[in-house]
Amino acid sequence: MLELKQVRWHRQGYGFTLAMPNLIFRSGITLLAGSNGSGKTSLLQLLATAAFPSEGMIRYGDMTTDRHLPAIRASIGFVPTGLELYEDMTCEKILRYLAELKGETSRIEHERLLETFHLNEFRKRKIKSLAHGVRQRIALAQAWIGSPSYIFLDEPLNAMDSLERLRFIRYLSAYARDRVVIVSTHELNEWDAWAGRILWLRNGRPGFHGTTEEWCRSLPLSIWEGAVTAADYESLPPASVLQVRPEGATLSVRIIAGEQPGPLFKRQPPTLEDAYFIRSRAV
Ligand SMILES: Nc1ncnc2c1ncn2[C@@H]1O[C@H](COP(=O)(O)OP(=O)(O)OP(=O)(O)O)[C@@H](O)[C@H]1O
Repeated sequence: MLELKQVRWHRQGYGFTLAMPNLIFRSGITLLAGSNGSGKTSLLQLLATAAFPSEGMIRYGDMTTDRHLPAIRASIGFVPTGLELYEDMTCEKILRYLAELKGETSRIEHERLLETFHLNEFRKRKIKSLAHGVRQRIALAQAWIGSPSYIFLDEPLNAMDSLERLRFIRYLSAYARDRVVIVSTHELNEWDAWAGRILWLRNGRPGFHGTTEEWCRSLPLSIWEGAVTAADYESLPPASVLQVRPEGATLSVRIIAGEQPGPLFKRQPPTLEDAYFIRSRAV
């Protein structure tokens, strides 16, 4: 269990304050959602102990940073965005080196990571010769050294192809059964089947924290789908349209509206992203 108690972090120079009331994260995947600059990366930095709050405290099970920092750090796996890897090392060497830095001296650890993250075929390749998606998998693999209890990932699927994204999400979902995993993402729907909870940040404060089911419930507006002519489409408020695709002579549209926009429109269950648009009133 991970617990935040009245955490505040004033970021000097940018006039930004992250302000978290009491929050508890249990095992499973929690998605961290929010617009650019809402504080997702700032929160992950605090959780990963890369920075410390100005006020309040974070508790990792029975441990707190003032008394147990090395043990807490040993139990954390963190993947920030834009993690730089030593370009001249091979894939195998960097994982062995980082494993040794973390006190994992057995050869088994990095072999396990190469296997788990499908990196075996790249083991002798230098980092600088690898595609961005493969480098990202190495960045992910290093976070799993020592099988940490707390995993914090900042937009982890960046640059990965569709197959690897799905493989990784499945792996993460199984791993999160008895570990706390927090993932920042702008692609909520991709995680729908796998994440249990969402924390939505607005201007450095939680706008919502609860299950994915609760996130999609009690929304002030609804999602509607229906077919319209090209002329009718022009009359729809552009900001309410989420999707449009040709369907024979008409256009099939998915829109946000308070009331049924026309007799041919049917109400649809909102996806995680629909709920995000509705809640943030970005439309
Ligand atoms: N190095 C820094 N020093 C001081 N303040 C910073 C720094 N980096 C970011 N900030 C401030 O913190 C705010 C929150 O940024 P943060 O990167 O945490 O948001 P985010 O939700 O992760 O955004 P994005 O979706 O664009 O990654 C920014 O608007 C900025 O004002």
